[in-house]
Amino acid sequence: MRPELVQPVSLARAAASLPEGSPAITPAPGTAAGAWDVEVTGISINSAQVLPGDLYLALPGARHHGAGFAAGAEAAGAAAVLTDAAGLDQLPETALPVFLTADVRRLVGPLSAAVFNSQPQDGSAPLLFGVTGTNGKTTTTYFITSLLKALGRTTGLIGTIEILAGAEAIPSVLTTPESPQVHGLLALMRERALDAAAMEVSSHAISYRRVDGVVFDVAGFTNLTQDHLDLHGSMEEYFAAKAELFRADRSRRAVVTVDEEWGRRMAEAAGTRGVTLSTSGAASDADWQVRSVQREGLGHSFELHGPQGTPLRVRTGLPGTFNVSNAALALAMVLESGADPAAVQDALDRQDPFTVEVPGRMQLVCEAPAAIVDFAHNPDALQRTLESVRRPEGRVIVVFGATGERDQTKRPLMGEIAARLADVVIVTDDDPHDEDEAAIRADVLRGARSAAGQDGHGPLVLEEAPRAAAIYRAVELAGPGDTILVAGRGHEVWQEVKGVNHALDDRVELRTALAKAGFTVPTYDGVES
Ligand SMILES: CC(=O)N[C@H]1[C@@H](OP(=O)(O)OP(=O)(O)OC[C@H]2O[C@@H](n3ccc(=O)[nH]c3=O)[C@H](O)[C@@H]2O)O[C@H](CO)[C@@H](O)[C@@H]1O[C@H](C)C(=O)N[C@@H](C)C(=O)N[C@H](CCC(=O)O)C(=O)O
Ligand SMILES: Nc1ncnc2c1ncn2[C@@H]1O[C@H](COP(=O)(O)OP(=O)(O)OP(=O)(O)O)[C@@H](O)[C@H]1O
Repeated sequence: MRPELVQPVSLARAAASLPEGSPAITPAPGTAAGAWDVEVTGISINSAQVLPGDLYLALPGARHHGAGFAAGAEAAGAAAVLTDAAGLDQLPETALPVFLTADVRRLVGPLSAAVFNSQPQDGSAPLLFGVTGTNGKTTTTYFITSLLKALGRTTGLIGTIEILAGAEAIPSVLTTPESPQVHGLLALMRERALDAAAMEVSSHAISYRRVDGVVFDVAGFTNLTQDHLDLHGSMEEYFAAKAELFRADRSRRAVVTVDEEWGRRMAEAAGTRGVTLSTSGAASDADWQVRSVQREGLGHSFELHGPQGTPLRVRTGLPGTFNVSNAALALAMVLESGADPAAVQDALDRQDPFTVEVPGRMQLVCEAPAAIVDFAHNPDALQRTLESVRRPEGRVIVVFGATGERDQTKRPLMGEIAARLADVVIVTDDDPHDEDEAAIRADVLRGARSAAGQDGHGPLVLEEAPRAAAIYRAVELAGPGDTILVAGRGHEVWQEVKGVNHALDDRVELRTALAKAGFTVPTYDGVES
């Protein structure tokens, strides 16, 4: 998505606005100095997404060098190319002006900010909230926008499920889009005069510099647990990537959840003005404290104590105590942005902003049996979700798998957690990508069977594929007092197997299986089928 009012900018002007210390840009041999006057109206790092007038930034990648796609960019109407020395070697003959720099990726964000004029300092940019952490980013951003709407503000959203620029919804491909899209969206939201926007910031985004040149008014940290070690190599590196968001030049204020050690370290590492949030009573010196948590229906009620004086009384409608943490973080971030506590309390009382449905996050598909679709796809999320769905009576049946070509070390861990916390474990497929499905299942089953065998009378551990069959199997085994948790894919509607996308929506499969088995299933509109 791009801003609608395109203002051409000369490359010379865009280059002059780069922050101090940025790598220099020079015309490539054969490009005349007069080419600095070329006017660009957009930025693209992907030849397939180039629009006429774009500056095409040809980046080195893990598989290709973008310079190899410059002919496509030229055919699509690119105005100029910026690449590095390695790119110049691969660049096909071109009539476009070509510029060189030592590190193209470092310039994507700042050039996008300059060309799209995404966050001018004249007060017209929406207030920007950024949320990072292993789990809870999507839910917290939904909670932030829901609360802001209850306060009468217009909002935008950038995240895993969808992108909202006001009323318009755009399907999302990445959790955090590429830098030109991020800046383009922020500019569009500014043009539409939105009051505020909430954005998920993945660690991939920080490592790949997708949020360079973005300034967050309030950045929030949820938690850090094992995931993405395929990219970061170690938890220390993963932590270091997340910590970048809390640099003073990126975020004006921070709210850091300090329930665990990584959070406490994050609060210490944060270079920006920060406050801390304790949601579990673990840190009694935190600035914001969650107290008096009570189960209320499917959700919870709690109090948020903080520097504002009178504690806020809060309700969450989504199951899971972790949603208390997400709601508390959303609240503290909105209050730290300057919202009036009395108006916030009034919005909480009148509108119940934390009962908003977050697609595929603890989404209740049926009440008897309790059938829930959730996005837990790493060990911590699976553990917390399984702990949350346990009731005094009834068995817990869990269906899940693991993604191919991603962090393999988490597979047996997830198997082990499921075997410890569920009564029936059905191991199936997630997105295998190019990996062998049976081998992925075997990694998960190894963990599940070793934990199940430990005390001799562990859970029933089953292997069932494809995924729809596993969901049917769970329903077959369930009684009305049981709980079925289908974890790992949440809102996703495609399963990628060896480069081919197959339609698959866990919520639809689960509803269909339950209805066929004779259970009463409300449809999405609340009508019973
Ligand atoms: C692992 C990873 O993140 N890879 C990112 C990386 O890709 P790469 O180095 O392999 O790039 P490449 O394919 O070699 O291509 C090199 C360059 O040529 C360009 N190109 C390539 C092909 C073409 O036809 N035309 C073209 O211009 C590419 O845009 C790229 O700039 O650099 C590319 C842009 O420069 C990113 O688009 C790409 O993200 C891909 C799309 C991706 O799937 N990333 C996922 C893992 C991701 O970022 N996920 C996180 C959330 C994770 C989570 O929490 O679960 C997210 O924020 O979504
Ligand atoms: N605060 C939390 N702590 C631990 N687990 C959580 C928390 N919030 C949500 N979860 C679990 O993690 C899953 C993903 O939640 P959510 O989508 O909000 O996080 P995310 O950080 O956006 O994840 P992703 O980047 O993978 O989309 C949920 O479905 C739930 O199982």
